[in-house]
Amino acid sequence: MGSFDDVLADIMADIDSVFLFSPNGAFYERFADEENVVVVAGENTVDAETFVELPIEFTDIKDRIRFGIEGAMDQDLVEEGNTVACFGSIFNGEVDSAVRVRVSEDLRSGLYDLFTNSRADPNVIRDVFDVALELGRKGQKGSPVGALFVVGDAGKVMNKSRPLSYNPFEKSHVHVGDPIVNVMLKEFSRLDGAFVISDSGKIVSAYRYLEPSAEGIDIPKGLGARHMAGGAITRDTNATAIVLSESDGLVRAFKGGELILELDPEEH
Ligand SMILES: Nc1ncnc2c1ncn2[C@@H]1O[C@H](COP(=O)(O)OP(=O)(O)OP(=O)(O)O)[C@@H](O)[C@H]1O
Ligand SMILES: [Mn+2]
Repeated sequence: MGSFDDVLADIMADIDSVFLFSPNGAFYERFADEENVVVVAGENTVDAETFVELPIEFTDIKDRIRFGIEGAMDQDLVEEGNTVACFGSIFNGEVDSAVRVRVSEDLRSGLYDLFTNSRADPNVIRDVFDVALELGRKGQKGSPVGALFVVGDAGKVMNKSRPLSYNPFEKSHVHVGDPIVNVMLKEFSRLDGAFVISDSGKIVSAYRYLEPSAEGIDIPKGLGARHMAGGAITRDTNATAIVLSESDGLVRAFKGGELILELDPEEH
């Protein structure tokens, strides 16, 4: 087994920091006395001193690692040129993988930014993701549906859009995350247009037809007007767009006119 040990030793050679992804208490204890240990998880259940909060469990392991590293860069826990070893679970919860990553600005994909530096509250972004993912999993009465949520900077978004129908949220003061609202959002998603949501999560409008200037916006092949409008509105405003595709079933997020994240609802 000597050569396997060598490979593992290579992965761990000259490491500046160790990142533990969603460690349980026992696993964390094994590293608790080491320096430069960063815990990346949904909640800091192990009371780690240095902690990066994961807003959602990214299915793609690369996204999870990128988010953790971007978050650690943001907190000045690591810097360009550092080498980190990441421990986590790809399969069923037990630590089963070690990944060696070099910290570089190229890792910055905007994923961390999407949650933490959005105009909207990070919890609002997460709640909207949850609604979109659930809608993607279940569809509407068994058939796939699409939906477009524009989150944050609502005043400006309203100025760059017009109503397609009466706004059922006109006089209401409801917020994403309330269970009843999730039911309403799912019900109204069968109809055309976009939902506009404020920085604090208030549903400002349904049925908005977005009219951003879409020049120079790149969207994945096979997608059309919904994604184009969703991408483009985030360049014209400081909003984040979360789009469920009726045609391929994926949930995508756009910010600053760029596609930042793609999630498969079946894996969440
Ligand atoms: N500018 C817009 N603003 C708001 N909603 C829009 C806009 N353009 C299209 N939509 C909505 O998107 C729906 C689907 O349009 P289209 O098929 O062109 O989009 P798409 O990007 O291919 O999305 P999907 O993958 O869900 O089909 C339309 O029926 C409409 O409800
Ligand atoms: Mn389409």
